Amino acid sequence: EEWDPIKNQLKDFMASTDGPIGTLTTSGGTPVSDHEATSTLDTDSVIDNEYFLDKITHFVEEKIPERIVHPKGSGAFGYFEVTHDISDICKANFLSKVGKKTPIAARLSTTRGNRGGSDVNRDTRGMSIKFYTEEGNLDLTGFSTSVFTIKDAVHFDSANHAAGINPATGFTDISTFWDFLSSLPESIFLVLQLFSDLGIPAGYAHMAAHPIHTYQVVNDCGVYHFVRFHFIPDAGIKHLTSAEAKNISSNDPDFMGRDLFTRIAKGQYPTWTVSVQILSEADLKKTGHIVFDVTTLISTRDFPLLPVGKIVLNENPNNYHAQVEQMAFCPSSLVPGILGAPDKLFLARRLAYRHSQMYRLGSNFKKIPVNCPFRVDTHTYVRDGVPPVGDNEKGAPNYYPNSFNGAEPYREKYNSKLIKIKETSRVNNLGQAAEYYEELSSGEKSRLIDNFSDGLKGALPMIQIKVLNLIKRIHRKLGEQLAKKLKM
Ligand code: HEM
Repeated sequence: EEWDPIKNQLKDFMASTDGPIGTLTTSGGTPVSDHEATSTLDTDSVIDNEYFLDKITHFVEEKIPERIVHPKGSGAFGYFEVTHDISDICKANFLSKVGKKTPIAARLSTTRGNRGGSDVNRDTRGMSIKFYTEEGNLDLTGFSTSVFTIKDAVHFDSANHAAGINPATGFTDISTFWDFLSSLPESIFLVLQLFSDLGIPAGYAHMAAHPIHTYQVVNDCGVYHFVRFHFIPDAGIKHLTSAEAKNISSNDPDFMGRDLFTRIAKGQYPTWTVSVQILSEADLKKTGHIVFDVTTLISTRDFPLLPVGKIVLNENPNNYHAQVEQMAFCPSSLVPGILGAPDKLFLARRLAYRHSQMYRLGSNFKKIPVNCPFRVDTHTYVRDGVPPVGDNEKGAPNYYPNSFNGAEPYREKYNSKLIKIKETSRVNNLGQAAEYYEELSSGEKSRLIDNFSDGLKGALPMIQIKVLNLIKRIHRKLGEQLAKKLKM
């Protein structure tokens, strides 16, 4: 029988040890005698048994809040290696020369549902990478679709409420999902991608991911460029059909995570090519600020994908809670040379992630080992708070400015700032949505129509009509075929 690294985890652990790993202790380190370790009918475990108190009071506090979105995910570690030099456009040190390797942490996730849900559903998926660079941590959070649903973060909570459970019944309400999306026509491009084949990858190793935002980068001479990153799986982009996914999901709702873990344990390391689309300031004058719209694509005909490096995942976590559940990606974790994105959605994300992580992990979440910028000596004026506090900067001054040799900012040659952008039109991706549909093969088109009508058939008729009207506006033929399929 083939070795199963997940089934055999404890057996493999046992094989790596010579016997019990040590004497049992309480969390306070006191050795536990065999008398305390056993409890009989007449043992008063509450009053005089620290072993019991330690375990039971900690146990009932084991659960921490799950992420408000992307609650179900799998993590892995590895490295990013530069394969092509783009130091002429971006001064970030981790990109400085071909062959340079930077350790990374990754989390791959579904977007909707709960921590215990299925990861084989039709859903957008996340792929987040934390680059532990020598200039601090850079976090890039990507999506399996090449565009996002909304461009105004004011809709973010509603978008997730509508896709979540009905507040009265507690059940998923398919009508609210479609009602909301069809109220925001710009979201339909993502919806088309979601109901096409790419809505269910055949495993994370076969999934492409896109950090979507157009990032502003700067070189050593203070010159700006604008880039969209893309992570393309070297194993090829592959998908499951709805029927295959339903079948797998009913047997193994952890299929995506299990596949990732197993591949890594067996040395079949998943890899992705990281590419960029690059725009100069002159290009921006021609394209206008539409290239910062997260609901639209930047044409690969005008701005082809240029390879930069490789992502390799070659190490599984050794503790899920410590290393995956506590991972925290912040779009605001950036490094010199990468300024972030100038659009307002990005600005909102800077705030939202940090707040979410403070809520679920505490104010010192960046001191949790998996989130620590471990390649940098950090010196901050941030102090105290809930654990972990680390060494809390020991005796260094806790205020700034000061006269006592506290940490000082470095001098930057150029004062790089995000450019100011302006929206020129409200809905501008409907043409791209239509083009996306046009370019699908006939097989892909018919599966999209099947998946779409499957997804829509449970909604209230008034909502179905609303969706169909929108789809007809985008692509008449697609709308008509959907209507036919739904017998409307
Ligand atoms: C381009 C658009 C976006 C992309 C690609 C994206 C992607 C992701 C991904 C991949 C995760 C999971 C991170 C992980 O694995 O831990 C995530 C989590 C999250 N996202 Fe987004 N997202 C986007 C927009 C937004 C917006 C507009 C908001 C709100 C203003 C938001 C709020 C959050 C929050 C609060 C979390 C949970 C963070 C945590 O607790 O660790 N996202 N997002």
